[in-house]
Amino acid sequence: MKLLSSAITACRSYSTKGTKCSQTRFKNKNQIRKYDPTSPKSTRIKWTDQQTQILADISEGKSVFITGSGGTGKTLLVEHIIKQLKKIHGSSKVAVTASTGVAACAIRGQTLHSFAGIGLGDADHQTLLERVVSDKRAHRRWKKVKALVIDECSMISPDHFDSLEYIARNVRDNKGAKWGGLQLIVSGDFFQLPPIKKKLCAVYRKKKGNQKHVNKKKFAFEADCWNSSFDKHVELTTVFRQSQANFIKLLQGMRKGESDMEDYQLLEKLCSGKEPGPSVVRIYPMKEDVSRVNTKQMASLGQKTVVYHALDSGEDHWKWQLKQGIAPDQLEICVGARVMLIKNFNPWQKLVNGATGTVIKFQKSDALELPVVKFDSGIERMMDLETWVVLDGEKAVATRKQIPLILAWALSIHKCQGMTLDSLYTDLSRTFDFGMVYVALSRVRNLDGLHLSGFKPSKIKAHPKVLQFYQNFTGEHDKQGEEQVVKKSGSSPGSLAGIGENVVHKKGSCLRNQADIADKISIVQKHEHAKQGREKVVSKNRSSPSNFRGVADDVFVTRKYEPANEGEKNIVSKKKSSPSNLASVADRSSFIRKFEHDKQGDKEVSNKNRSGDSHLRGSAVMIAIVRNILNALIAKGSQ
Ligand SMILES: Nc1ncnc2c1ncn2[C@@H]1O[C@H](COP(=O)(O)OP(=O)(O)OP(=O)(O)O)[C@@H](O)[C@H]1O
Repeated sequence: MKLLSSAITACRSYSTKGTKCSQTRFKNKNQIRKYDPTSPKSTRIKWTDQQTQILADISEGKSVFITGSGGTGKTLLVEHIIKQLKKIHGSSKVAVTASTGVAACAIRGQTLHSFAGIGLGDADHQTLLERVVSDKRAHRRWKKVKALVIDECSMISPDHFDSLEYIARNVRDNKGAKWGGLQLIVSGDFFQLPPIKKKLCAVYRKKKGNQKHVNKKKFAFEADCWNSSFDKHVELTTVFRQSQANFIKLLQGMRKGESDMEDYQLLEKLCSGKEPGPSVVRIYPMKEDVSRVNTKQMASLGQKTVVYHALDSGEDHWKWQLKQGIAPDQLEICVGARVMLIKNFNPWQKLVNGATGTVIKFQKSDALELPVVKFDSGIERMMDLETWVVLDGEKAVATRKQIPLILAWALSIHKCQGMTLDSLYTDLSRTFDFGMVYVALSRVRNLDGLHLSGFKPSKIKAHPKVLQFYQNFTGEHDKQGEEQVVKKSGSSPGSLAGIGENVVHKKGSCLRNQADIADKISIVQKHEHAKQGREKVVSKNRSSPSNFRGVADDVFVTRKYEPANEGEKNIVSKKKSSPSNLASVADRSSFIRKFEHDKQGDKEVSNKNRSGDSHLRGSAVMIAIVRNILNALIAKGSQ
């Protein structure tokens, strides 16, 4: 029913629609290269054996769950898988989705909710099925789709996952089969951010003696249909984002809540006590903090600001989905503002989603005044309007035009999940949910880029259910061609980790010991270039899907020249649209949107989870304390 997608890309996906899947490519008359669906377009990306195997499995029609720690190439691989699936099934039969708008943007897809056509999904399976059946478009979509891709699955609730399977099974012709015979590709890391909508989690209560036990299902892997949904479960183990052995070890330990003394010492070292300069991105768990810091920094510059209002078009009932993406309703910037790119332009120049820089001037272009950004890589570039599109199947039903930047003095943890950043600062004492510290810290490539404060061992925590899930993981781990991180001595022995873990599980379910963890960690050289698939992104794309050409011409920006010290707002509207568009332009100019940086979910995050899971959190704190004491004793003993 309602589909969100990032956009420029829509133009690309439209053009690929017409591209025939040729089996050979001719370099010259004598040279014929076989088309290999598993080969990455970029010569700089070399798939690991494990990634290659996944691509081969997918071309055989298998349903695969792909997991792995941050930076192991899940998203990059998923992007390639999507291309492959589109060649196999035809692009209109591949649904590309993610749990959040921001994650969906990264793979040029739509949110899972919008694809599914189940509204908020806050009802039982049967009601949701009826909702889909009564919505012609959603119904058609479910019947037509042959492959469903879901990225960032850690934020999907088990109930939601089960509902979708129920819908697929009942709507599609292949009723007997799981997911109605759909090929399912699900990717994500459950050690990262958990689902944020509590009400979507199934709560089961059962009496045990006089005590009421609440058994909350929280993660998608707890869905009834989870195991039977996949032919293969694979855990990617080659870390690409980072290359420093001690940093990878630190992150792997954090991810599993198994940090040792060595890691704690390293973290303490990173807490320099000094806040770094404003060029370092601040990461906060709460969106209120993000907007407070960004607003304060803007004000401190005392510069004339320019405001770009998003220009939305399409039917109203589709437009709300534009707000779920990453492009802001309103972008207010000035010379000196720290900004982040939210589109991919040129990976080789590091002009990719997440690249940070500073606005150095505004420049006139076709009667528009556009910001020129000096990126931290040294590249200067004038930023033009870009387009984000909501798709209904293959049809563009709403578009947003906006300058592809957001303010970047501060970002929310939720917004940066999936990003790669050069440097960041975060106050660890403010994190409150499982996976938050890990997600924040795993964004950077090098330890040099990490600036911390407020470190407490208790903040490093992994959800026991997730630990259990990965402990029992029956899928495949890549062992081939990987350099192994050599475990450094001096940390707590594996048996101690075992003690801590038993505290959590109270049933002797020992987790992998430290040495074992270290063995799992593999390193490959640093790869600075960004996600493949985005390499093809053209630097500018003013064109739009044909059915939106009229809209695309209707380039319109409202600027508010606002002298910093005066309250005076001199709103100037500029456009280069045809006169017939004037009425709609007028409508849009009066459509002042709230300056809001974060995606929908962030708000809920702020309200939730302080009380929920407190029993688990309490255990995690206890474990951290026990570990600390034991580690301290060991350290003392070894002196
Ligand atoms: N086979 C590969 N060869 C070279 N580089 C790779 C390969 N796979 C991934 N990368 C690079 O590794 C980096 C991280 O990849 P990606 O963002 O896909 O990881 P991820 O597992 O999705 O991370 P996260 O869970 O944090 O979102 C990217 O810069 C990507 O280009």
